[in-house]
Amino acid sequence: MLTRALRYCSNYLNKMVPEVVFVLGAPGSGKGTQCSLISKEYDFVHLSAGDLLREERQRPGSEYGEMIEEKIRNGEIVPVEVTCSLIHKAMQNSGKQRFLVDGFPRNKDNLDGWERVMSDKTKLLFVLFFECSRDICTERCLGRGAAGSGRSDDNLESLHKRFNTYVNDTLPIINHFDALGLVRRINAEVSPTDVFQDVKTAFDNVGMQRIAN
Ligand SMILES: Nc1ncnc2c1ncn2[C@@H]1O[C@H](COP(=O)(O)OP(=O)(O)OP(=O)(O)O)[C@@H](O)[C@H]1O
Ligand SMILES: O=c1ccn([C@@H]2O[C@H](COP(=O)(O)O)[C@@H](O)[C@H]2O)c(=O)[nH]1
Repeated sequence: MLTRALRYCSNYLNKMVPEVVFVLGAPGSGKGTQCSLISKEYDFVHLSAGDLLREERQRPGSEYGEMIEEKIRNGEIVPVEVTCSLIHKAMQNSGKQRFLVDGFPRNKDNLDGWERVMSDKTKLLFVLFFECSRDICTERCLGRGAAGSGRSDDNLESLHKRFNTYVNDTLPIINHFDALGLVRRINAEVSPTDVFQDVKTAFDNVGMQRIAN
C-alpha cells in the first residue's frame, strides 16, 4: 500500500512541468530588484541570465569566458546555445518547480533556441515587462556603477550599445509575446515598493499562492 502511494507520488512529481515567467525590460528597469522581492514572497527561483553568464565568464577553464566578456561589454547577445544550457542546468540543479527567468529571451536567436530545446519541457506562465524610460534606466545603471557594482557595462558607452540592442532586438520579442496575450506590463518608474504592488497583482491574478511567513 505504502509502496504504491510512494510510486504514485514519484510518478506525479516526475510529470510536473516546470513553470516559467520571463522577466523583461530595459537595462536598469529593475528586473533583478523585483525578482528578488518576488522570490521571497512566492515560491519561484530567480535565475538571472546575465548573472549566469557572468558566473560562466569567471569559471576557470570556461571556453566561453572571453566571448561572454566581449559580448557583455558591447551590449551584444551571447548565442542561445550557451545561455539556454546555463539556464537549463540551473533549473535542474535547483530541484524546484517555478522559475523567474530574468533578462531572457533577448532576441530572436534566444527565442528560437528556447522554443527548440525548452518549450516542450516547460510551461510559460506569462511575461513580466517592466516599462521605464531610457533616462531613468541610464541614471539607475550609472548609480549602480558608482555604488561599486563592478560591472563592465555600467558605463555610458556600454549603456548606449545595450539600449540599441534592447530597442532593436528585445522589444520585438516583447511585442511577439504581447500579440500572444502573455505580457503583463508594469510601470517601473515608481519606487521598488510601489512597483512590487503591481507585480503581486500579476502573480495573484494567475493564482500563485504567497509563501506563508
Ligand atoms: N523602482 C526603482 N526605483 C529606483 N531605483 C531602482 C528601482 N528598482 C531598481 N532600482 C535600482 O536601479 C539599479 C538597477 O536595478 P536592477 O539591477 O534591479 O535592474 P535590472 O533591470 O536587473 O538591470 P540590468 O538589466 O542592467 O541587470 C539598482 O541600483 C537598483 O537598486
Ligand atoms: O540572455 C542573456 C542575458 C544577458 N546577456 C548579456 O549580459 C549582459 C548583461 O545582462 P543583464 O540582464 O543586464 O545582467 C547583456 O547586456 C548581454 O550582453 C546575454 O547575452 N543574454
